[in-house]
Amino acid sequence: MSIIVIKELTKDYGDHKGIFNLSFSVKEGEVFGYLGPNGAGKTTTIRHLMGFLTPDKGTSSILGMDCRTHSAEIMKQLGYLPGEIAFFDGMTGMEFLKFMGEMRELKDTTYRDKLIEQFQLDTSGRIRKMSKGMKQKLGIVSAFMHNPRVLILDEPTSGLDPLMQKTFAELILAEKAKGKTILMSSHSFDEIERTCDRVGIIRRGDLVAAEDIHILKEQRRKTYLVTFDATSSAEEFAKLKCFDDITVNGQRAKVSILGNVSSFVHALSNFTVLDLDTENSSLEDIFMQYYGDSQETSKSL
Ligand SMILES: Nc1ncnc2c1ncn2[C@@H]1O[C@H](COP(=O)(O)OP(=O)(O)OP(=O)(O)O)[C@@H](O)[C@H]1O
Repeated sequence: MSIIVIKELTKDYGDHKGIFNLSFSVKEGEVFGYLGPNGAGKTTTIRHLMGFLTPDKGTSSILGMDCRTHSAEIMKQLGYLPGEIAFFDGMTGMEFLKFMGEMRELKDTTYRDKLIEQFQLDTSGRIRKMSKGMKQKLGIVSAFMHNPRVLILDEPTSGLDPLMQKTFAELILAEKAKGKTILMSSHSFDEIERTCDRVGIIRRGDLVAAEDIHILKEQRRKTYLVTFDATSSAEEFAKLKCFDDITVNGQRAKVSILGNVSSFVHALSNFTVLDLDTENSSLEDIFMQYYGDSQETSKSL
């Protein structure tokens, strides 16, 4: 059963800005990563789902209800983390959570308190004095504390340090295990690959892909920077056929592999390796790798 459904959604801001004929859906219990570079249209899509914007064309619905006309009913079952958090600056963190809890008629605060502890959030200070990361943690607690069935999270890890990013990933996996349906946007493939089942890639307002994460991972090219003990070792290694591409520069080799790395790792074990590093593909690399620069590859689900 599809919980979030977007059909031919269009918001044209002019000058090729906005979103164009977007169609995709998120099934019950699925974690959907909504990936795209700055200005791609992620927030615009999410703002339609929240009922904040009227589309030029198309529709969006959550739990079978139209996002524009039924936003009040949808909100009762929704947790939302905005990209830019505008809180009531004069309140303390706890006053804000209590205020939001009252709006949602939250009686049992056990889960709220567990989240506060999990994210090591000090709720006693005034929001205006909080750092970006602290505000983000407050936003996360507020989005999840009432145990909503559906979560929409706009760049949830922005401002979080690596430890808190890990805590956040654990939270998503725990919520997924409870059967929650989650859509979250991000700039970074690496960030969402641990938690998402499926990924939609948006570029210049067009959905260029919506794929199972395992398929994307298998197709993804990985680059390894290997330092051998000698130039001769690097040259000898380059003669093997356990990679797609290699560039040798003295003792160093840049090795590119598509998919399974096991034969590369196996071959490497016969050499003396002084250093091994990985180079992550940028989002743009991933786009180019999968789809080139063609817009004809666009497809919808
Ligand atoms: N109200 C508006 N009027 C005109 N242009 C807008 C408006 N809102 C957004 N845009 C433009 O639409 C495009 C998509 O913006 P959007 O905020 O949806 O991107 P995004 O993918 O969320 O980017 P980011 O990762 O930077 O948050 C951008 O070029 C943006 O400048």
